[in-house]
Amino acid sequence: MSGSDLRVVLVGWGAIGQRVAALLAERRPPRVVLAGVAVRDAGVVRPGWPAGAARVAGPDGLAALAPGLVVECAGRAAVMDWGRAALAAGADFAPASTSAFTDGALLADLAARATAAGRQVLIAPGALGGIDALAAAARLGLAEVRHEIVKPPAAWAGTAAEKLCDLAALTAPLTFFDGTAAEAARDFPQNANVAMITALAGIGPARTRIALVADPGAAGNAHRLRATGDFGTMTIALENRPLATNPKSSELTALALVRLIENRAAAVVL
Ligand SMILES: NC(=O)C1=CN([C@@H]2O[C@H](COP(=O)(O)OP(=O)(O)OC[C@H]3O[C@@H](n4cnc5c(N)ncnc54)[C@H](OP(=O)(O)O)[C@@H]3O)[C@@H](O)[C@H]2O)C=CC1
Ligand SMILES: O=C([O-])CC(=O)C(=O)O
Repeated sequence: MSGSDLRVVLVGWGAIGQRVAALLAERRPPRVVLAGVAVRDAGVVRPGWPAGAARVAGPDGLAALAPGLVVECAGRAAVMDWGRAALAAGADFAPASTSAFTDGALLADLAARATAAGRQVLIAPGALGGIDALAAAARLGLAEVRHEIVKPPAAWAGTAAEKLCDLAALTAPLTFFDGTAAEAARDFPQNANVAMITALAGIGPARTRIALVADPGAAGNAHRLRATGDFGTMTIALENRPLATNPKSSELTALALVRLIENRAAAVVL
């Protein structure tokens, strides 16, 4: 370990946190050190705990680890406190639970703190692709952005979808929600964080249209993005494999975070 190493702290040891840690252990990217993982119950024995990583019990314990990057993969409720603590500790902050930004004041608050600290809030593309193209196209002006999220009924279990349809009785794809990104991210915090990423990269939460679909024939989590504007037209289609331990979350989300972490320490960024 050297003074120029990127010291990373993960917040959350669930499906994404464990996958990110496993991929980092496998890939051993140069200059990246997993310094700690924040869990709510530090007393629980956790198989697969990364060698050398400290258990962080709460945001107050963050600064002692001298982090350079704090990656949140815990849940919407964790974003404010951990974001503030990360920036106060002199780290960049990368939240996965971007549905937290349906509260526009929260993003503004973190942005102001980042500016004051000379750090950054880094939003990875998550389960999505094409965000680089969408964000670039937005600089010229976008007319329309539509994002369809298609998941098997099991991935919508335990969410507000249960109030809108009978998931167990579906025999064909059903669009149970069609609305704005602001509404989708507000009402589906476990499944529609990407709606806010699309919105922030493109034409904002009020103008971005989101469709949520339960499809009994779906093998994984599909994202279909279509945007039109002065740049031309974009159509992105992803068929994501879900994470083994959480069918709501796509493998690509963990991979996008690993890419973000590695890029912060890399000589060449792709
Ligand atoms: N940006 C994107 O594209 C995507 C974002 N996500 C989001 O990423 C987040 C993580 O997803 P995933 O790993 O699949 O979810 P999981 O439910 O599998 O894991 C979340 C973990 O975070 C822990 N946790 C919750 N709150 C805290 C806290 N305050 N401090 C420390 N740990 C905490 C939970 O532990 P316990 O409850 O046991 O204490 C749990 O182990 C979710 O908000 C999810 O919606 C998911 C997919 C795509
Ligand atoms: O992982 C996915 O496919 C998308 C997801 O859950 C989210 O955005 O919350």
